[in-house]
Amino acid sequence: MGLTSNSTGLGAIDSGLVIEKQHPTDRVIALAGNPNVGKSTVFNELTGLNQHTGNWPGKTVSCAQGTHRYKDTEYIFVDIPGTYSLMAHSAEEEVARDFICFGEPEAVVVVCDATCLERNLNLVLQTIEITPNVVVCVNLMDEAAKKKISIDLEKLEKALGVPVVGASARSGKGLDRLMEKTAGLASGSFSSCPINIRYIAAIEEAISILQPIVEKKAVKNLAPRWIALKLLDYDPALLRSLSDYLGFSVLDDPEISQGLKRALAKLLEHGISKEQLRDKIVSCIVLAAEEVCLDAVTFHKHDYDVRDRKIDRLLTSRRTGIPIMLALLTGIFWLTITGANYPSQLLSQALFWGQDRLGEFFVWIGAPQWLNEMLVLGVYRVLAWVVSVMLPPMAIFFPLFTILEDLGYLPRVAFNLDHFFKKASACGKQALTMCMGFGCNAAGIVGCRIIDSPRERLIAIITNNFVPCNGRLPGP
Ligand SMILES: Nc1nc2c(ncn2[C@@H]2O[C@H](COP(=O)(O)OP(=O)(O)OP(=O)(O)O)[C@@H](O)[C@H]2O)c(=O)[nH]1
Ligand SMILES: [Mg+2]
Repeated sequence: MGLTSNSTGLGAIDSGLVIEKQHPTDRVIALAGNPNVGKSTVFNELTGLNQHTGNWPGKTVSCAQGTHRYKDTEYIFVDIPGTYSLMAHSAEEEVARDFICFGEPEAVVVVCDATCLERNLNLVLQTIEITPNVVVCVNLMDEAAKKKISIDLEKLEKALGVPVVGASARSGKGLDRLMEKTAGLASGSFSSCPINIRYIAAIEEAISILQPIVEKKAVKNLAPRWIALKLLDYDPALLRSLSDYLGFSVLDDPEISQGLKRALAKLLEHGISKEQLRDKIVSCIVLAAEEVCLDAVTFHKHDYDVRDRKIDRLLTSRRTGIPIMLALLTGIFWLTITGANYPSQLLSQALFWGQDRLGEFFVWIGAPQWLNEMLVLGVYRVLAWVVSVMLPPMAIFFPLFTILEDLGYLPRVAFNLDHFFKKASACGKQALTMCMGFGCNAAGIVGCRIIDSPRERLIAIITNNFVPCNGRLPGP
């Protein structure tokens, strides 16, 4: 949860995503996927950049781009925020969806978690509906092997109709093959033939009314079937983006709006109201993902996640979750405060010894009194104080916090505290940023970007100021 150049300074400003190709042959590749599946890890491995990675969902909150050269062609990879579906609910999901739909990437790599492929396939199937240029990267194959889950990548590829590559991004395994498939698809040297999700008869009938009308319009690279489905689904934000992209207001087009009326009437004839439609669409996608996985994924150990579930219950149940959380956090604070005292003392002794020597040096060279006071008693002394007071607690707190992050404990803290934070009209994720605030207020405030709702984010930004950062903790 550290600060990166993208999450601070000018990089923190979301000014829309502009991909600048240096050369017309450059190819833009979007890296999509559910949260916490290793998108940024793949991105970092391929581009050599340093996007923040960690074991909790929602780290990447704005798009980052980097390049990878493969066979004389430059590939611009865009690391987009994790999203469970393209039916956007949060700002991050909207960013991800808009880039996949309207960013015109030459290919979309959908990174999936091999240990819960079925859930991840929902996004794959939704992406396939928009563009056939999809490569599925089944990441965390090492974790799947540990859990005795085997995935038949060939069967998966056949079932989905798009290239599928297995990978363990953290060790760089499978990324060469991922590049090979992505490059092939992006350059058009081979094309895919993705499966068509079959919806229930009523929805299919409604789509068949709208699709021919949409096909007649200039819809650029978008699949008319997908546009027809989205018109039926009526997501105002998406339709706004769609209209902007196409250059005409889709709902104001007389032919489309008439067709839409007829299609919605057809749905009503079958007893499907506008409100029920989305549930029906989602259940068809879930069913399709289930069918694909039934054939391709084998669980050799059916109780593969029993231990994880037990630990999870222990860490999040009412009776044990909160006491364990309090004990862990108190332990960390105790270690930080007490442990920092000794190095703090040593540092301040060393630095103030340096101050005396520096003062003597100024006297020896005959520097005027005001210069001595300004540089030695002013600049050096303040720096020495800040370093000796702040550095040791930070050097203890942040590594401990990172261990909790990598163990996947931080989302559990947010879950445990969500109920209490909700009572104060705030959000449980704020707990994580507050904890960071104990290390450094600036980090605690910048970290508020992970909070979806603007109101809750503002509450977190204002109230995190009152967290006593380690500079304000009792010194040695
Ligand atoms: N064991 C294992 N861990 C991995 C692998 N790839 C990524 N990880 C770990 O998975 C965690 C999540 O990785 P990220 O790259 O941050 O995931 P992300 O998809 O960018 O996450 P968000 O930005 O939050 O959506 C990190 O702790 C990674 O070290 C892998 O192949 N094997
Ligand atoms: Mg990320």
